[in-house]
Amino acid sequence: MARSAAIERITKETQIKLSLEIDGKGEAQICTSVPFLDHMLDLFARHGLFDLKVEAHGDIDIDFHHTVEDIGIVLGTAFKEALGDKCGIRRYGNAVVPMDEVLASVATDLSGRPYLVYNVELPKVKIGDFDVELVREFFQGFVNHCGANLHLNLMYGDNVHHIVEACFKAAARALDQATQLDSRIEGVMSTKGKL
Ligand SMILES: O=P(O)(O)OC[C@@H](O)[C@@H](O)c1cnc[nH]1
Repeated sequence: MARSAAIERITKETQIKLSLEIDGKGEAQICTSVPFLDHMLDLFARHGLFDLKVEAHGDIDIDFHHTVEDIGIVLGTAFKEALGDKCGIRRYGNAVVPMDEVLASVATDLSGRPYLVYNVELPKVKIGDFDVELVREFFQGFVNHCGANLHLNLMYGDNVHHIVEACFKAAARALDQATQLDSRIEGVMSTKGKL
């Protein structure tokens, strides 16, 4: 059974079409109208081995906030829909990813309970024309609609581009692990009963 989802979300602020295949090959077609987010989502797909297509338009004449946040919402929605009843998945995943001088750690639990821990202190700067404050908004939108616990910790690092990139790569690898199917597991790994 294909673990995939195709979501279209239209508001007065943003118009987003997204398709996700969890058991993919890391193939991405990303066009968000936010160049740095295109780059991050391309790496997210590649490192998570997800097939991901995103076409998004938004009120970027104001700023990138609504577009970035809403893409996080739609990606979280797609993961939730693609995972369905989550039967047989590993549920937990974690990754520690270096990127040059940076080390970033991400742990996730696809519990159904949304919770973001974001220990990634960043200066209020831009990467290109991308406000790095929007990284938190992206992941907050993601967890709220995926129903995941997601802990992002910057262990150390300096270059803001490297820090954000390491976070996206680590999140992808943690989610790849958590979404893996394991024949040893019957039913959803629950905190009640079996575990
Ligand atoms: O996944 P890789 O790190 O092999 O490639 C991407 C990376 O080289 C590129 O995005 C980058 C290099 N320095 C900042 N960003």
